[in-house]
Amino acid sequence: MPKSAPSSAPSPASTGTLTRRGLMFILSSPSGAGKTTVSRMLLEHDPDICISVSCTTRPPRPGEIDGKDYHFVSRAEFDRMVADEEFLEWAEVFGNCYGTPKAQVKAGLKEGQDYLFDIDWQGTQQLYQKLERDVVRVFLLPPSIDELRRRLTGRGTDSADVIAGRMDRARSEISHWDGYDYVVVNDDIQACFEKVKKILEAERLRRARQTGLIGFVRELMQPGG
Ligand SMILES: Nc1nc2c(ncn2[C@@H]2O[C@H](COP(=O)(O)OP(=O)(O)O)[C@@H](O)[C@H]2O)c(=O)[nH]1
Ligand SMILES: Nc1ncnc2c1ncn2[C@@H]1O[C@H](COP(=O)(O)OP(=O)(O)O)[C@@H](O)[C@H]1O
Repeated sequence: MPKSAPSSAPSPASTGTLTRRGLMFILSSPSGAGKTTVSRMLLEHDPDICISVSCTTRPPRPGEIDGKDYHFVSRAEFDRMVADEEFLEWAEVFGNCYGTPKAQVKAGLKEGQDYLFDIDWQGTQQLYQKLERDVVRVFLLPPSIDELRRRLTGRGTDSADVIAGRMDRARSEISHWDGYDYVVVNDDIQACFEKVKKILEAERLRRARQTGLIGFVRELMQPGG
């Protein structure tokens, strides 16, 4: 029988103490493989993670909301933010600029807030170089190149030219899969989501993140407690 905690030791959950720093959960994939879909499912089902809303110079797609899907900014405003070092990372993708605003994420992590990032491999590398211990990198693969093309076409948000560009780029994006900690094939969306959710749950329990538990564990180990 495992020893139960001494009744005098308050559990971290019961005291509401912060048990760990927040983590940075990165989802990347070639365009059309499903990272926006999986991100939305995670945000819907997990109240403890929120999305880092990126800035972009790309125009909004139908249905996208400024401030929710992206902060849509002009190129001049983006350049100013780069010059003023307001981004944690930024990159050019498909001829548009994308960047992760710094302020909110840095403050939130300290308070134990987990963040989800839908960013590309360039941004992932930059975040890993800066904040390695907080970062979890997940890469989604499509089940096949044909299915990727079907999804991009079926989404109905891009012209044939743009789709052709995204397909061209998909191969080079896939080549960066070895820069990630986890790789999940998005065949069945529900199965893919369950796997991603399990990765997040396991990463939250990493001992190295749970620095706030040190006091609690010491108390549990006290002789005669
Ligand atoms: N580095 C970086 N990449 C981003 C950021 N926001 C979005 N992206 C990536 O930019 C690429 C294009 O995004 P988008 O235009 O929304 O099209 P999508 O590929 O269909 O999701 C995707 O690979 C996104 O993950 C960001 O803040 N930084
Ligand atoms: N497992 C899946 N099976 C079938 N269609 C999918 C699956 N995952 C995503 N899709 C669809 O494929 C299209 C592209 O997905 P999306 O999440 O926008 O990709 P990304 O954000 O990686 O560009 C969307 O129309 C989405 O509904």
